[in-house]
Amino acid sequence: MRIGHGFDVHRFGEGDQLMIGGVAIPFTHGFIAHSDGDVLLHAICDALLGACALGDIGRHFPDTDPAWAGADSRALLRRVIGLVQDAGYRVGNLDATVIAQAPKLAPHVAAMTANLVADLGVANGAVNVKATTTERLGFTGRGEGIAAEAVVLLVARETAHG
Ligand SMILES: Nc1ccn([C@@H]2O[C@H](COP(=O)(O)O)[C@@H](O)[C@H]2O)c(=O)n1
Ligand SMILES: C[C@@]1(CO)OP(=O)(O)OP(=O)(O)OC[C@H]1O
Repeated sequence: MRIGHGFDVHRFGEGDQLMIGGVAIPFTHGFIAHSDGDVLLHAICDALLGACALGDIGRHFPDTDPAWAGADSRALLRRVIGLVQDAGYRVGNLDATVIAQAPKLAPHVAAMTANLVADLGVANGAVNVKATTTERLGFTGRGEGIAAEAVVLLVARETAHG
C-alpha cells in the first residue's frame, strides 16, 4: 500500500464560474490558472503522484507548456491514473477537502464525487469530498481564492500471477 497527500490553491480572477471537481459552478469570479484551474482535481493529482513517488502535477504538466493551456483537469487526472496503473497500483480510497468561504459547495458534492468515481475507476464509496469554510479567516476566508487538500491510499493491482 502507498499513501499520498496533495494540496493546491487557486486565486480568484475575472470570470463567472469556478471549475471544481469537474463541476462548473456559477460564481462572481473565475480562477486564475493555466488550465481550467480545478483546484480539487489538482490536489488529487498531486496526492496520486505523491503516492507513487512520481513528483507533482507541475512536473508532468508544466504551466509553461501551451499544450495545457485551458486544459480540462479531468483529462489531466485520467493521465495521472494511467501513471498510477503503470506503477502497479489502483486507488483504494480517496478523501478530499475543499476550503472555500464561498460558494456553497454542498449542493455540488454528489456531482464531483460521481466524476471522481468515473475518472478513478473505483466503486461508489471509495471517494469522499468535503467542504469547509475557514470562518472568514485567512486568504480563503477573505474570499481571495480556494484551497483543496486530498489524501489517497493506493493498493497493488492484482496481476495474472497474483
Ligand atoms: N464552501 C463551503 C463551505 C462549507 N460548506 C458546508 O457547510 C458546512 C459547515 O462549514 P463550516 O466551515 O462552518 O464548518 C460544511 O461541513 C459543509 O457541509 C459548503 O457547502 N460549502
Ligand atoms: C495544471 C497546471 C498545468 O496546466 O497549471 P495550473 O492550471 O496553473 O495549475 P497549478 O495547480 O498552479 O499547477 C499545475 C500546472 O502545471
